[in-house]
Amino acid sequence: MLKIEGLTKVYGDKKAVDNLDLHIQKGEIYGFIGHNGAGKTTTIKACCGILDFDQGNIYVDGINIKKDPLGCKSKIAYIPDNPDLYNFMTGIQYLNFIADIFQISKEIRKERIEKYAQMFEIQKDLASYISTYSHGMKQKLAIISALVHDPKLIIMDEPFVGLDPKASFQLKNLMKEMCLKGSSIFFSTHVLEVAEKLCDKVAIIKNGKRIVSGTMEQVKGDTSLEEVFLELEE
Ligand SMILES: Nc1ncnc2c1ncn2[C@@H]1O[C@H](COP(=O)(O)OP(=O)(O)OP(=O)(O)O)[C@@H](O)[C@H]1O
Repeated sequence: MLKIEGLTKVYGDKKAVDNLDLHIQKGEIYGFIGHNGAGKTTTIKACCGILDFDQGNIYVDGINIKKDPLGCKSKIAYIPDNPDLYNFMTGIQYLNFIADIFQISKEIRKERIEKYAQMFEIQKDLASYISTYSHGMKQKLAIISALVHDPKLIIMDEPFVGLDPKASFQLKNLMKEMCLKGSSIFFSTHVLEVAEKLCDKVAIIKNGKRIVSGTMEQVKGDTSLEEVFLELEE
């Protein structure tokens, strides 16, 4: 579903991502772990077609992101680490705007918006302007906007930051549900306990290079993901 081959991104004289290979299969929850500045956001933005890169190839469901960025974007939902949404819109206007872009029918969008707004307890806030939302409320709205078009691939940058415990719990369940239905999820996190419980596979990057990847069992063995991560960091 997502194939990253030899991805390299350079900022000035800094190699933020260095010859990175990753392969996320259909139905997998894939965790992306690394220290601050390791290159996670850079990789994620390149996969979503919002950041150009210097070398390598990225394929979404077999489509090359440089050759057909719109084709790739039609299959992706991206939830950034900082939900910078349109403050001049109300929540419901924003969701309808996203549903329009992805050409979701009125009936289907209504059903999905009601379901997820209820789940994340922001039904009443949808009539308010996004400028009045807290960080967590914006994060919830970004998640609902991602789910409204039933994407094949969800890419999330630190999705649990700012969510209250109930919303985190709902999101974890939704992630499992989406993957059971055949979608794939690629997400970065610093919350290693969550990654350990949730992910089928995990990759750890350090200074832009993949240092380990595989199934959660392969990577952590008999120890915890936290122990493996801290050992590799040293
Ligand atoms: N626009 C930019 N211009 C110059 N350097 C950048 C830019 N964006 C990122 N970098 C550098 O690239 C490297 C990777 O940054 P990136 O944001 O991908 O890391 P990250 O793993 O997402 O970090 P964090 O966990 O702190 O979010 C860092 O050294 C960062 O300083």
